[in-house]
Amino acid sequence: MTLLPTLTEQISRARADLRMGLAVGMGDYTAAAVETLRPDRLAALLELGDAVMAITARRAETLKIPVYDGTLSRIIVPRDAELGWLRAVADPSADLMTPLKGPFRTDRGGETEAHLAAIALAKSAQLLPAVVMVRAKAPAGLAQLSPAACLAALAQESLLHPAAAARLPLLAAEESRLHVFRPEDGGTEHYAVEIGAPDRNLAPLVRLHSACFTGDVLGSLKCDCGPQLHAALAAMGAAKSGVLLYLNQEGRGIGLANKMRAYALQNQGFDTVDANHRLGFEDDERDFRIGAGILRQMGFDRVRLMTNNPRKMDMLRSHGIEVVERVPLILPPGRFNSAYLATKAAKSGHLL
Ligand SMILES: Nc1nc2c(ncn2[C@@H]2O[C@H](COP(=O)(O)OP(=O)(O)OP(=O)(O)O)[C@@H](O)[C@H]2O)c(=O)[nH]1
Ligand SMILES: [Zn+2]
Repeated sequence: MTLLPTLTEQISRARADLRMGLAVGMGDYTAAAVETLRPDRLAALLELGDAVMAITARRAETLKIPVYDGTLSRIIVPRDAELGWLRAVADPSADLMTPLKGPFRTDRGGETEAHLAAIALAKSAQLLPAVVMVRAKAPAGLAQLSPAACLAALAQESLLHPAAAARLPLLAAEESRLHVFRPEDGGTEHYAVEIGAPDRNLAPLVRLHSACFTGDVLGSLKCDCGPQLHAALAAMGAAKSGVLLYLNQEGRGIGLANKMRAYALQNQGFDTVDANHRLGFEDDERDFRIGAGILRQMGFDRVRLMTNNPRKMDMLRSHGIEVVERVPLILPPGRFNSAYLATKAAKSGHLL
C-alpha cells in the first residue's frame, strides 16, 4: 500500500503540467509542449542543451519536411530560435501567409521513443502535437516519466467507474436516467442516457455520440451533430428504450480549441480531414473503447447501433459488443454542412 501516485496518475499530472506550460522529464529528455511554452521557459530549456522540435508525420508532410521513420520528424531548433518560430511550425494557422518556414535541418537515426511519448502525451492533453525536447535529465521538481511506460499506458483502455446517476425526465422521453462515468486516469467524465428500461437480454437502440459543443449546444449549421443527437433521443423515446452514450471527445478527440483551429483552416478551403492533418492530427483521434466499456458495465453486450460510421461498429465488435444491426442516422444536408458530410462519405468511409 502506498500513498504515492501510480503510473497512470503520474501521466495525468504530467498532462496537466504540459497544459500549464511546464516541461516534463521523458526518459533522458526534458520536453515541453510548444503551444503552451512561455518565452522564459524556452530560454531555460535551451540552456540545458541543443533542442529539437518533434512533430507528427502529418504536420511534417504539410511543411514538406522529411519523415525518416514514418511517424515523426525532429527539427533541429536553431540556438537563437524564438518562440514565434516554434509556434509557426506547430500551428498551421499562418501556413498560407508564410508557406515556407524553412530551410529546416532534421535529425535522423537514433532513438525516437521519448519523442513519440512526448507527442502522445501532448495529444492526450488536447494540445497541438508539437514538442520541444532537449537531451538532458529534467531538473528536480519536474514530473519524470519513462517513455516506454508512458506510451504503453496511453495506448491502454482507460477504466471507468459509475460516479452518480439520477432520474432525468427529457423532452424526448420522460422515463430517462443520466449516468455519469468517471475514468480512473483523472480524465474527462462521460455520460450515458438510459431511456426506459432496456432489456439486458435484447439488443437495444444505442448511439455513441461524440461531444460537439458547437452543434449540440449552439446549433451550429457546420455539422450534423445537433440534429443527430435529437433524432437519436427521439427514436429511443418512441421505442421507449435505448442508451445514448455522450462521449466527451470533442472534435473527434482533438478538443474544442483544435477543432476551432480546424474550422479556421476549413474557412481557408481545406476539408475536415485535411484540416486535421495540417494540424498534425489523424482524421479521427477518438477512442471508442470507452463506449464499449460503458456498455459492458451497464450490462449490455448486444446493440442496434445508430450510426453511419463503420469504424464505430468495428471498434465495438472488437471490444466485446455485438452489433446485431446498424440503424442509419441520416439527416438532410444543409447549405453549411453538405461539403462536410460529403467529405466524411468520400474520405472517412461514412455510409450514406
Ligand atoms: N476535428 C473536427 N471535428 C469535427 C468537425 N465537425 C464535427 N466534428 C466532431 O466530430 C464528431 C462527430 O461525432 P459523431 O456524430 O458521434 O460521429 P461520426 O463519426 O460523425 O459518426 P455517426 O454520426 O455515428 O455516423 C464530434 O466530436 C464533433 O465535435 C470538424 O470539422 N473537425
Ligand atoms: Zn458537430
